[in-house]
This record gives sequence, C-alpha cells and structure tokens, in this order.
Amino acid sequence: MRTGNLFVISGPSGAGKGTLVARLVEEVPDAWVSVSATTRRPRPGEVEGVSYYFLPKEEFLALADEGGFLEWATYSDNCYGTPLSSVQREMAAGKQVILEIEVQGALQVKEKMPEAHLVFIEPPSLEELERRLRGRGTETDDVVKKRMDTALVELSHKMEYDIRLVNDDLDEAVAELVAYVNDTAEQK
Ligand SMILES: Nc1nc2c(ncn2[C@@H]2O[C@H](COP(=O)(O)OP(=O)(O)O)[C@@H](O)[C@H]2O)c(=O)[nH]1
Ligand SMILES: Nc1ncnc2c1ncn2[C@@H]1O[C@H](COP(=O)(O)OP(=O)(O)O)[C@@H](O)[C@H]1O
Repeated sequence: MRTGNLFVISGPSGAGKGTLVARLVEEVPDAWVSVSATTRRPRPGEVEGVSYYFLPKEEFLALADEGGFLEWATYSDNCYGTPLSSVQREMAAGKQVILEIEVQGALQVKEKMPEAHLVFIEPPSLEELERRLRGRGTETDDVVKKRMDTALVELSHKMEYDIRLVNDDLDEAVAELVAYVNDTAEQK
C-alpha cells in the first residue's frame, strides 16, 4: 500500500480546480477528496455532505473555536474550512488526501504540515478565467467581479506553491496532475 500524502489544490475561482479534481479521482484509485464546511448557501444541484457541509455561521465559528478545522478562511464574505478529523483518518488509511481550498487556507496548511504538497492551478489568461466563470453560469455579475479581483491576489501567491500547473488543454492538465500525485506517492 502507498503511504498517505496531503495535496492542496488552489487557484482562482474558475481556473478549473473542481474539474481537475473530479478527473483526478477517476484516475487515481487511492485519492480521497476532503469535503469542506462552508457558510455559503448551496447552489442548485449541490448536495449536503457531498459538495460541502453547509453550516450556519454560528455553528461554523463554534467548530473553528473547538479546533475542528485543519485550516479555515473567509472568502467572498463566506467562511470555508477543512474538517481535521476526516483528513487525519484518511491519511492514516494511506489515502492521497486532496484539499481543494483557497490561498489563505493553503498557506495555513503549509505552516501546520510542511510535508503537504501544494499545487497552484493557473488559468491560461485573465480573459479566459472570466470567460470560464461567466460560462459556468453559477455566479451573478457582482460575484464574478469580486472573484476576478480576488484572482489577482491569489495569483500573487503562486510562487509559494510547490508546483504551478496551467489549465489550458484539460487533458494535458489532468495528465500533469495525475503524474504529480502518483510520483509523489511512489517516491516515499
Ligand atoms: N480555505 C478554504 N477554502 C476552501 C475550502 N473549501 C473550498 N474552498 C475554496 O473557497 C473558494 C470558493 O469556493 P466555492 O464557493 O465553492 O466556489 P468555486 O470554487 O468558484 O466553485 C474556492 O477557492 C475553494 O477552493 C476550505 O475548506 N478551506
Ligand atoms: N481546460 C479547460 N478548458 C476550458 N474550460 C474549462 C477547463 N477546465 C475547466 N473548464 C470550465 O471552466 C469552468 C470553471 O471550472 P471549475 O472546475 O468549476 O473551476 P474552479 O473549481 O476552479 O472554480 C467550468 O465551466 C469548467 O467546465
């Protein structure tokens, strides 16, 4: 059995993190994707406990106070956090644990667990990023604008990650991500 590793996948909203992680899970049988808690409202089609654990803000902050999160951060007026106990459980079981989280949280993980592997997903350009965000059709105009501003801040942190991966051709980006996870798991 391969030993458990922790992978953190970040990048601007719309860069394609969710799409890449979904493909990664199909191709790496021992990958396990953490389900985060959030105070954001569910989007149509999102399922409690699968997409996120949707929590009222008071409950989220109480969990944070109890040390229930490996990391947590505020993003676009909502809180997002990684439940600590399930990450510990899956790593102990030898899984390749995948966190799809924003930059502030990724840097907290790097502090707490320097052995984590940080992957930054870049869009081919800011124009393409905006096109993808609008094309997904899940955000209002105001939210898209806010996320484009946040994207610039996030991109300024990309050199703090272990690797950067440009998601231009999807199949190529998937192949690079799968190779990185498998190579890391086999090196140990
Ligand atoms: N720090 C942190 N960020 C998270 C967590 N879960 C999701 N995020 C990030 O929060 C941001 C917003 O997520 P979401 O509202 O689902 O929008 P989307 O990624 O654009 O579909 C994204 O950058 C996610 O990667 C978490 O547990 N912790
Ligand atoms: N390589 C790619 N080329 C073109 N469109 C893509 C690519 N990767 C993802 N997308 C599309 O861009 C949009 C944003 O992708 P998503 O995975 O939701 O991003 P994120 O999770 O980073 O917010 C989606 O509509 C997705 O289908």
